[in-house]
Amino acid sequence: MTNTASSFPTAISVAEARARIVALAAARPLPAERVALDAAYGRVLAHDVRGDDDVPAYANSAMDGYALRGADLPAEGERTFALVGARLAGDGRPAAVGEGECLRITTGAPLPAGADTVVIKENVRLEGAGVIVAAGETAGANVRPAGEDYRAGEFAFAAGTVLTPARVGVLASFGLVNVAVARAPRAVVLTTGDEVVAPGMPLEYGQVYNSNRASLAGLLRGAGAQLVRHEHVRDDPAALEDALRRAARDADLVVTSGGVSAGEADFMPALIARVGRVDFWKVRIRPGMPMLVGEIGTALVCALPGNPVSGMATFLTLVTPALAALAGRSDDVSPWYARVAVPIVKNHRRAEYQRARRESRRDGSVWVTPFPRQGSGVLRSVAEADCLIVLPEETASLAVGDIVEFLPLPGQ
Ligand SMILES: Nc1nc2c(c(=O)[nH]1)N[C@H]1C(S)=C(S)[C@@H](COP(=O)(O)OP(=O)(O)OC[C@H]3O[C@@H](n4cnc5c(N)ncnc54)[C@H](O)[C@@H]3O)O[C@H]1N2
Ligand code: MOO
Repeated sequence: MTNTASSFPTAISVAEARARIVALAAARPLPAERVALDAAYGRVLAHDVRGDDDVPAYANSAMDGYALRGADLPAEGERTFALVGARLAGDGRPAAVGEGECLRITTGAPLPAGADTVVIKENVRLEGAGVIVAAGETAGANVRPAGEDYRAGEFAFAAGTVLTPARVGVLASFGLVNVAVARAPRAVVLTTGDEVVAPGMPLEYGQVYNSNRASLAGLLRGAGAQLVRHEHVRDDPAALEDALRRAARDADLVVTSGGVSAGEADFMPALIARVGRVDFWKVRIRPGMPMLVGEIGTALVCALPGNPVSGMATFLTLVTPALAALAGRSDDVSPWYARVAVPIVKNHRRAEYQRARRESRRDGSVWVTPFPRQGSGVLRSVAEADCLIVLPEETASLAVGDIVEFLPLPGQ
């Protein structure tokens, strides 16, 4: 459906909204910057990464024991090897073993020339300068070949990969001290509403504490964005317009909360249309139907509904993919599925994201139970949930055991 008066689509499907917001984000890719590895966790690789050299760079022992030639191991009975030296990890001086010889070695030390096998120290008997090995050992055992982890020049990670602790560890194992990542998306949050007051202030009758500021800050951080600033703006068109213009100058993404619906003080749609461009307004989603997406200058603007649950649900379903696209992040978007543990009835034609808890049973099946109170002001429903179950537009009811898609909540 298109709003002819202002020529932007309205009441669009979640899939269309996601495609539109991702396209807007992907059209404004963030520049790369180099960061030290310690600052790289959670960041998004700007380039493909390959290691220059083998990791490990040399064949080494996987255990504390004796390095020898596998061909010398006894097929039956015992054999005594002549101990020709010792090598600790870090000792790179030349060393070799010949036929019938062995060298004491610790975990991580380079294998001496000639050796291809390590017998662990628990499995040998020492007699004078002799090391006695019984039959039953395996040639080639307990050795980590050069390049076992990564071969020289081997592809490691693609641009768009999120750097987890293990991936940062791999970069360090390549000897890198810094890495090129996408600049973290800069976000400004504007909460609105004359009834909304900051925690710490006295609460008058008719007022509510600002919970959206806290929830949105956490969601932004969890999605890899940097919160540049938060402002609370009163329901005054001039103040809102000024705040929107300033936010758009300082941010890649402006997230607003409230004032986007049909009330007399819901100024956001007209203001965004005036200072920028509205890409769409209203999505066939519950909660969060009045969400609006647009652009002001170079910034992407997501105007979220003020209801705390609606703001969080639209953030998770639509803003999170936009942040991923801004950073060029290649997320694994394969859906998760579970069975519903209780019957569900849906009496509207929007897609619904119900707050739920999941439980995995011994038979390997996963079950989800929606929170009993799904009101868009019941923040507790998100606080106590660990996933959102996705009820598509066309779904009217589900019986116990029916399969639904679900979205795990981040940071659990
Ligand atoms: N006649 C209609 N009324 C409403 C419609 C509609 O289509 N026609 N849509 C409803 C839906 S759905 C939603 S969702 C809300 C969204 O309204 P707004 O985005 O304009 O949000 P506000 O009216 O400003 O606030 C809604 C609600 O949330 C509380 N709020 C706002 N900001 C905060 C904050 N920072 N922290 C905590 N709570 C906040 C606010 O006090 C209101 O209770 O509109 C429906 N109405
Ligand atoms: O869509 Mo509103 O978010 O139902 O409360």
